[in-house]
Amino acid sequence: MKVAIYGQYYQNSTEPIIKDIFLFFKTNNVEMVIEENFLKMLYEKDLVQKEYKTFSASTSLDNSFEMLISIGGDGTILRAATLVRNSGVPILGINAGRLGFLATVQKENIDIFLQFVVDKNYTTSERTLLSLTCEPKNEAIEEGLNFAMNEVTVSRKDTTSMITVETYLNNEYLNSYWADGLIISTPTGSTGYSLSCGGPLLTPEVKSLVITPIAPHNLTARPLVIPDNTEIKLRVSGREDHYLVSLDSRIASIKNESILTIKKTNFKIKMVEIPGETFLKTLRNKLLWGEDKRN
Ligand SMILES: NC(=O)c1ccc[n+]([C@@H]2O[C@H](COP(=O)([O-])OP(=O)(O)OC[C@H]3O[C@@H](n4cnc5c(N)ncnc54)[C@H](O)[C@@H]3O)[C@@H](O)[C@H]2O)c1
Ligand SMILES: Nc1ncnc2c1ncn2[C@@H]1O[C@H](COP(=O)(O)OP(=O)(O)OP(=O)(O)O)[C@@H](O)[C@H]1O
Repeated sequence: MKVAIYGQYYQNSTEPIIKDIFLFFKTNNVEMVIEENFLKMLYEKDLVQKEYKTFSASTSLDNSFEMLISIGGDGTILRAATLVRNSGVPILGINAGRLGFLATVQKENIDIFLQFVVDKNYTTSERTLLSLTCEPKNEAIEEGLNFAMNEVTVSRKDTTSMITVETYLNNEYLNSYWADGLIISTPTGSTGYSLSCGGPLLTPEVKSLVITPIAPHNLTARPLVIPDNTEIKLRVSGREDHYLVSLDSRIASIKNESILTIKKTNFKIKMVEIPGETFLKTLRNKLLWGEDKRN
């Protein structure tokens, strides 16, 4: 078995996690291929000494990998999705971060979870992604990386003044949102930024998207759930010449009046689901449902 290992940061708290993972996989004859920048950090900290094969953003993974193991928080998983792209390699997140909504494995019981990996005792949950194209073309939106797992967001830039987001669904006019911005969220992203702006929660397999305005000044503008095969077009205007568009954690500056087209990608990202660690359990644990002492 061969697995890819990825992390964005090194902190002292990384040491026990890395030691656990490396020892476990070595004992179980699992080959580890490590993302090149992460391996550099591990060498610098003298955490590993042996030579390892590496991969990078430019050398795409293929289906000879059982999975990619992401060590970090949700931000690291979002970045891992840009390494996995359309390869079909599933992602398992080990939470070395804070919330770890997508990174389901807690660092305290890594061995138990890795045993499920070695035994191939896991399922995968397929996540819908969104693609973004801009007319005229914008160089900051990199070809091959123009997709988001959580959401595509447009928002105001260098101003406190609101933007107007003219929105079309399958070429039919929907609304001109006058707001700080607009979020187009996948089911995965529904527990992220969209949630903070009053959007509904969607379970990962729901075939829908959510359009959630950010602080709209029209008080009747509410989050809208639409089928995930809808093509969404946005045209933004405002006092400044430019506004921001973000794809998960990545951001670009776009000239007003450009046309943004957002639609479902023709590939999905697979997230590893370890037995017992379901989305519903994560909802209860991470959103602290049931903490109210009255029930
Ligand atoms: N006001 C907000 O809630 C807000 C604002 C900006 C971005 N975000 C989210 O942050 C993501 C980018 O992550 P980052 O690490 O670069 O930013 P960050 O460092 O600001 O962290 C954002 C927080 O959102 C959580 N998060 C990310 N994706 C999630 C998901 N699908 N479900 C539940 N929680 C999730 C992370 O655990 C983290 O605690 C964006 O895709 C967006 O969803 C949220
Ligand atoms: N490889 C790692 N080792 C140790 N700590 C890490 C590692 N990666 C991330 N962290 C810790 O987690 C924090 C957040 O990481 P990351 O950006 O991946 O997640 P996030 O988007 O902020 O989400 P979360 O709230 O789930 O942590 C980092 O600032 C750091 O404290």
